[in-house]
Amino acid sequence: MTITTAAPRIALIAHDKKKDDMISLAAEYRDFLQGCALSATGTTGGRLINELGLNVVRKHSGPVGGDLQIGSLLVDGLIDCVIFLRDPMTPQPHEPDINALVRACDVHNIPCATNVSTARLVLSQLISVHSAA
Ligand SMILES: O=C(CO)COP(=O)(O)O
Repeated sequence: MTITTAAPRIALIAHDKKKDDMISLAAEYRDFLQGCALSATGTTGGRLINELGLNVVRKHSGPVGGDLQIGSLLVDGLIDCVIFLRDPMTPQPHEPDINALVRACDVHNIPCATNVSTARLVLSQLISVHSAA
């Protein structure tokens, strides 16, 4: 992954059954995330703002196009990292949008963490790069 010393631009997205995991993860990394430029899909973003006081640019909710909006930012080079806690056990009505976002990450070589373990590795790496800068 390409990492610059500018504040990382991170997109945070979680499906409903993964939202509590996202809140716990973001709470764990809150000090670092406060210094990042955060965007999120609608409901995920609302919880990050209300429960953790993070400054988040909220897009639409995933099922009505939020994943596509995040994908558009990414394609324009405005996202450095995506943390997308997908629910692999529940069919989603907007599966094509989800696939499009993950595909866009691969097309543009943007790190995309789809589970908490990977998200921790990515965030830890970002922290070590930015604390050394
Ligand atoms: O559906 C989502 C991602 O595909 C997430 O959307 P919300 O954050 O609005 O629930």
